[in-house]
Amino acid sequence: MAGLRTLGPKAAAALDEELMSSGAFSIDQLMELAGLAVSQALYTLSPPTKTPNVLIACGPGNNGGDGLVAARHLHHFGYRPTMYFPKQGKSELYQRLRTQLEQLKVPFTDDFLSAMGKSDYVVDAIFGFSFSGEVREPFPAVIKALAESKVPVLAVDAPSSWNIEDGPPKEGPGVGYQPTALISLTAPKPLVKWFKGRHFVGGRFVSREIAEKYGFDLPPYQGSDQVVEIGSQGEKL
Ligand SMILES: NC(=O)C1=CN([C@@H]2O[C@H](COP(=O)(O)OP(=O)(O)OC[C@H]3O[C@@H](n4cnc5c(N)ncnc54)[C@H](O)[C@@H]3O)[C@@H](O)[C@H]2O)[C@@H](O)CC1
Ligand SMILES: [K+]
Repeated sequence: MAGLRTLGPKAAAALDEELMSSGAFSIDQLMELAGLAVSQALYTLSPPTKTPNVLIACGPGNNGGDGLVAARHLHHFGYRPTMYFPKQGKSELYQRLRTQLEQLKVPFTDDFLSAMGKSDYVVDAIFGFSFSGEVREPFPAVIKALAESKVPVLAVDAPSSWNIEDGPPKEGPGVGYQPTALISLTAPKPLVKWFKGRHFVGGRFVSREIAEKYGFDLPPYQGSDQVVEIGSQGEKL
């Protein structure tokens, strides 16, 4: 199969806006499906019998929200998630997602490095397609730990600190960061050209008409699956 076409950061933001205006979706709905896809990708990579302890690093935006949703599903799938969520965004949605996890007794930690040492898998839900510039506090040390990690990492939509168009950073804490796996949401972003690990696409909520309008491809989802594995660089099935 020819490579899936990619979706740049401006188009991805415009698509989100369209889905939530004329598309009549709420952000909660999109985030729920995105987070469910993240949890299914992790289950495909490694089930809870093999890697029960999952550390989920969440940033302040919707990428972090996907991580919060994924954590809830992972709990129900039989994993033991731990949350690192040091900078909660203002939207009350993040508080609701956090409360749902607290009610499931999912622990939140401020000490990413210690938690990483006790984890079998890490989910990087720090930054997605709205990341730009240099990584600001408190995330540089976390990104550096991800870059040096011996624990496998699943990145959500983008390896955090990578430029969405131009890929891996040439300086800063993310130098050398190459996660084990990536799940692109809705469509791969241009940075997948530099990604070498296992690559999934998820976020099964877009019509063929919308995909055509924005110039990307719907991946060949099978049955009721929320994710498709497409191999590295969006090149092959
Ligand atoms: N249509 C889709 O595919 C959907 C995408 N969703 C997710 O939403 C993400 C995009 O969410 P957002 O637009 O909220 O943005 P992000 O979550 O990508 O990041 C924005 C946040 O990171 C902060 N930030 C940006 N650059 C930074 C830097 N250099 N240092 C420190 N902090 C920085 C911003 O202040 C902001 O709080 C996607 O990547 C995807 O994960 C889903 O939640 C919903 C549906
Ligand atoms: K990410």
